[in-house]
Amino acid sequence: MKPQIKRTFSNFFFEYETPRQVLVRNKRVAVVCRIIQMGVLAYIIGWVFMYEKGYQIVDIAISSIFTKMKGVSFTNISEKERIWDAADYVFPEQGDSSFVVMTNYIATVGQKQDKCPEVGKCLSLLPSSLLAFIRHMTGRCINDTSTCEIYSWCPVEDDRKIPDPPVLLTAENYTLFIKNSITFRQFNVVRSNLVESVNQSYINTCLYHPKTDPLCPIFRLGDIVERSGLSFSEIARVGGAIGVLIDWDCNLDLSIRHCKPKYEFYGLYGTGKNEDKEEKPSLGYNFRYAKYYVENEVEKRTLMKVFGVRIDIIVHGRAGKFDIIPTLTAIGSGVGIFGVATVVCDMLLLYLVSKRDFYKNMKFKHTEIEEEVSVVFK
Ligand SMILES: Nc1ncnc2c1ncn2[C@@H]1O[C@H](COP(=O)(O)OP(=O)(O)OP(=O)(O)O)[C@@H](O)[C@H]1O
Repeated sequence: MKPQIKRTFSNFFFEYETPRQVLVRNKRVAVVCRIIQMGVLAYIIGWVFMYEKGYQIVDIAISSIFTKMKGVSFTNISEKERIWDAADYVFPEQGDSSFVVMTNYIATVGQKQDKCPEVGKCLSLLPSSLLAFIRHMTGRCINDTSTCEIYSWCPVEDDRKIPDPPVLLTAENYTLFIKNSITFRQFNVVRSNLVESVNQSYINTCLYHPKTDPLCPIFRLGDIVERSGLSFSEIARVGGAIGVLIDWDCNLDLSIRHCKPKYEFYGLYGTGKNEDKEEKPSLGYNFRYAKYYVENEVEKRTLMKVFGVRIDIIVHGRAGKFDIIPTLTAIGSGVGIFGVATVVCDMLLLYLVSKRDFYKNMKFKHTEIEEEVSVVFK
């Protein structure tokens, strides 16, 4: 091996370089540097580690929800008394995470397929292309009602006046039971909203309250609507939608008992307590359904236009647990941010303080350009 190459190899393996540091005794620059360093340290410890828990890996929950409504209402319409229970007023009845509780309705009883006058606005004023899809006209006009005759389920529903107060205003006192189970696959953890303190006797007597009973899974319908910021009497009359959020934010470095749900309520669609209801183009929420039967060999139906509270239950589940990889990544990025203090203080030292030329001379070691050039061309 040539001596030149040998020397290069031995320099590479047996010599260690370290940057030369300059110790500057300048109070202003030192104070600025320490303040920045303390700010960065506070950010790393306070925000990255304590608040954001940058030392944890995170998993998102998979969840399942089951709901059950309870409560009865009594109505007496045109001398006809009737009791309504959950099987009558919940749609669909399976206990889904999204369902409607009927609070008001317009019933059109004994409809059969026939010819009869249309109700309300004369639809023949609509463009004929649209009309064909809405009503099947017979071509006759009925003078008594000043409307066209149509082939339809007769008598035609008259929904021009929505019952006020709502027929099932007592729906306010219905109770909703929510059962929610979540799993964090990555950590092999399964949790239910019926946590350790929620036992059978507690469920039988409790009612959710954010302060006194935050873990009770039984909610009063009126409370849900009021907590979402909507007005129950108005939402019961024309219908509306409420979002119930079950929020799980679990720190699995602590005991699993601390992994508890938090319930939040949001008015998604409906009229607020102080809102002007006349300004909205499509008020509330409603849908139609029919109950069919046969009478004297004629198929008949009762058509219901249902107004109700639609409840959508949404689950947000997040769990974090210590892991070495995110911890090292957070520390590494923190150390990198420390470099900001050096950059700022160097700029202060070399460009802003009065003795900047002196510090520049101390910091940089100059070489003579002529000398370098002559060495290179020798
Ligand atoms: N909407 C509700 N309001 C108040 N309590 C409820 C409600 N739904 C269920 N519960 C009560 O919660 C407990 C658990 O309900 P779950 O449906 O699991 O059991 P269940 O015995 O089938 O209920 P049910 O009383 O309907 O027969 C029962 O004691 C039940 O009475």
